[in-house]
Amino acid sequence: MDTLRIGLVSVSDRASSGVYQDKGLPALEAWLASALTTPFQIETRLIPDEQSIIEQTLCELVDEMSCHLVLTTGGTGPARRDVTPDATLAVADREMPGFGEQMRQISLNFVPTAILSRQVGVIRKQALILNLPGQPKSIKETLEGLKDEDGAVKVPGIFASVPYCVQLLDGPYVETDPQVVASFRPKSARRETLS
Ligand SMILES: Nc1ncnc2c1ncn2[C@@H]1O[C@H](COP(=O)(O)OP(=O)(O)OP(=O)(O)O)[C@@H](O)[C@H]1O
Ligand SMILES: Nc1nc2c(c(=O)[nH]1)N[C@H]1C(S)=C(S)[C@@H](COP(=O)(O)O)O[C@H]1N2
Repeated sequence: MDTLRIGLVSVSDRASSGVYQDKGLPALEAWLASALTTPFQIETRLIPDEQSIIEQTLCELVDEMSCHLVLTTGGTGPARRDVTPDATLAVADREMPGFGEQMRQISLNFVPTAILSRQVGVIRKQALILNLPGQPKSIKETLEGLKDEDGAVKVPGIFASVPYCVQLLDGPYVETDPQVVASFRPKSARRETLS
């Protein structure tokens, strides 16, 4: 069985040039380690907000490293150098508009400026590529969603739909810790796994 391969891309002029320490990649890695119960491998990249470099990086992770999932963080806003969604769309085979729509919905529960993110979800070949905002805390917020004080889900995070999407793209069977994020797939697509 193929191991899940995940590409993580932090897009930040200042973190990539050493003005501040990158918190995007560690936040992504920590969240995935808490959420995934199936084994996975990670490829990380820290790059500046340059459209050609973002496009090249996404293509390398999907075409050469054979990633099933690529998560980007940063560069989704309206500023001139925020070009991550543009680069993502430029290398996309198909758009998955639900991911961007749902992430903005979720984020509105955390910040009124959520609508400023132009984040998109797309498919390139076998891979699902998702843009997350640059604020490191937005990684957990959008992937995991919003819970009340008792841990009950108020707004489901987008990662709930990622395992089934990877499965539909002929990738490995991905499972998550329901305490962090409960993945959903239709009954007909569920497999009994030994744990
Ligand atoms: N990789 C990162 N590591 C730590 N903090 C970050 C990172 N990316 C963004 N941030 C924080 O989130 C804020 C909003 O992110 P945004 O992507 O808009 O960055 P920015 O202002 O365009 O600057 P840069 O691209 O140089 O990080 C930043 O001002 C910074 O405080
Ligand atoms: N969940 C979440 N979404 C968020 C934010 C956040 O802090 N949390 N910040 C917003 C802000 S202030 C901006 S400008 C946009 C774009 O951010 P980016 O350019 O860092 O990608 O994401 C928005 N979405």
